[in-house]
Amino acid sequence: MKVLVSEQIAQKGIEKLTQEGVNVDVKPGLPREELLSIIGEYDGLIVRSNTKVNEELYQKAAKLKVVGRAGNGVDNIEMEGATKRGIIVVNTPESNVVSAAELTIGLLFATCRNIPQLHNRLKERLWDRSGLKGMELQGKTVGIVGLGRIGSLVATRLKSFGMTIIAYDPYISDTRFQKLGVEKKETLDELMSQCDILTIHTPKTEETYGMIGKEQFKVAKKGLTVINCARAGLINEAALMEALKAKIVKRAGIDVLEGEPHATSPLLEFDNVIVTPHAGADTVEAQDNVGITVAQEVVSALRGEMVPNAVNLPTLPVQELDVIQAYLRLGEIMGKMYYQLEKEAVEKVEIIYQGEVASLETPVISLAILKGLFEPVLKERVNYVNAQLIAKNRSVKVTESKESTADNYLTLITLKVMSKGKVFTISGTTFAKGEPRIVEINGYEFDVNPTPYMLIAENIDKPGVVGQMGTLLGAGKVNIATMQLGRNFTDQQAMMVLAVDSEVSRETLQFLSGIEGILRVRFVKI
Ligand SMILES: NC(=O)C1=CN([C@@H]2O[C@H](COP(=O)(O)OP(=O)(O)OC[C@H]3O[C@@H](n4cnc5c(N)ncnc54)[C@H](O)[C@@H]3O)[C@@H](O)[C@H]2O)C=CC1
Ligand SMILES: O=C(O)C(=O)COP(=O)(O)O
Repeated sequence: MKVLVSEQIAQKGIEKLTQEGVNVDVKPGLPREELLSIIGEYDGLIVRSNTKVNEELYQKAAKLKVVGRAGNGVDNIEMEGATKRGIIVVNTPESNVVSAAELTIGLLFATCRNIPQLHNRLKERLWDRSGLKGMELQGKTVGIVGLGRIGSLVATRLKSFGMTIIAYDPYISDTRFQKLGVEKKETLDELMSQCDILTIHTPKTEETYGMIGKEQFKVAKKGLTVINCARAGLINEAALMEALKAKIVKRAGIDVLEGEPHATSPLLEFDNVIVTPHAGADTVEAQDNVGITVAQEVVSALRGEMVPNAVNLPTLPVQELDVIQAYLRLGEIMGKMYYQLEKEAVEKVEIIYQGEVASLETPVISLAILKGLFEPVLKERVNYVNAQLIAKNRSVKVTESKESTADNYLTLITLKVMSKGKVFTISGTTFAKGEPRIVEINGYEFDVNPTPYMLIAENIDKPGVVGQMGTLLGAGKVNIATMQLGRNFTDQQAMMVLAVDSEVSRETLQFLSGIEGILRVRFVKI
């Protein structure tokens, strides 16, 4: 496993990667051309906010399997290009939020009390407070746009300063607002017209980019303080400068600049604007957290394991990870069986979750099933990230349903694969310690512990067939580990599932197919 770290991350993160056997190259500040010329050698790439991970890079990154964002915002990573190539994108959304919230509050104090300006005067050996009277926070109203992780940390902290907190976030429930003791504003204009301090904490998306512009400053209270510790461009920089000149905005604290990284922003011309170079996550604690977390995630992704913070996968609560792993394994095995047993193109896939499994994050189990389903025909080109897209591109309709109970089982997954005029079914459950069990194939009932090599045969239910199977496998030097029979009394047919210790040659398979009473025999590899 070879990983390139293209920006500075904590040493603890690098150590973690090395301990896990990863071959790491740390090259912060690598010129773009050089990055593009070497990225083809790497399985993983770890970035912060400066590296643009886009189509240009993906086209040169033939081996890339994972992009780790050592931080929160992923707006520098093009998701579509990653997803269609099956590249998993992971980030560390929780690891630096306290630092970002604390810098927001730091900028608020610094701007409201002119701390950097006063400090600069003293550095010039001037004892002079004139013209730099500050503003108290107590009794003021702060307007938060985006009441997510960082927005809510800012809200709870500012409450202790005796401030009124209002927020605009149409995607947050009323209950959450009440829990945080924050007054909900239905429109951005309403918030703009009521707050003394504006702080924004949304992600950068098509919807939020430029959401605070000329029109919003028109309805703002005169003398507004503006803080942006989220992303450049959420507050239009040109509109902000106009509002500063028109004295609508009295002061601003900005951590993120259009076109960063650069030290030439026109905002630097304003004495009442404090600018920091995207330092929100730059604390020892946040960087250690971020570095270690991203290293763990990248290693897991490279090993093909499920990663809780995968951005281009369904979200997976960390507490469900252990339980769900067993179902992922089961789902993948069930999916893998289809193309090894049937040769008909899939048209529709129906997945039914019953009992305990129905209460879990099932979309990710469905991905495991789809991954398994397509793997025998697409090999390593299919993974959790692109499995759904592959189904869509092959016009395979996928439906999922849930029932809270299952007949005879505590938990059960049933996969129905519809092809032209045919329905293939397979059901599985998990036992204690998460062991997978196949309990049904095409109506035949079993209790099979799936093993790497299996033979699955359909036969006429009559004496002698099983014995001949054993004899011919023995002659082919294939050892049988276990054997199970599922019987269908209505049409006198049966299905045999044999776990064998080694691969079965084509020749042996042909002999097995020739046994009188054998209708069909297939070798299945898990
Ligand atoms: N300056 C720095 O170094 C750092 C900056 N950040 C940035 O801080 C921002 C916030 O991060 P988190 O709190 O972790 O994100 P989050 O995803 O937890 O919260 C974002 C909130 O914005 C809301 N939102 C989305 N669209 C909206 C809209 N149109 N109007 C109003 N609200 C909207 C969402 O509902 C959500 O509640 C992100 O842009 C992130 O990249 C994060 C860490 C460090
Ligand atoms: O985590 C984030 O979203 C940040 O903005 C931090 O960016 P950085 O990793 O410090 O370049």
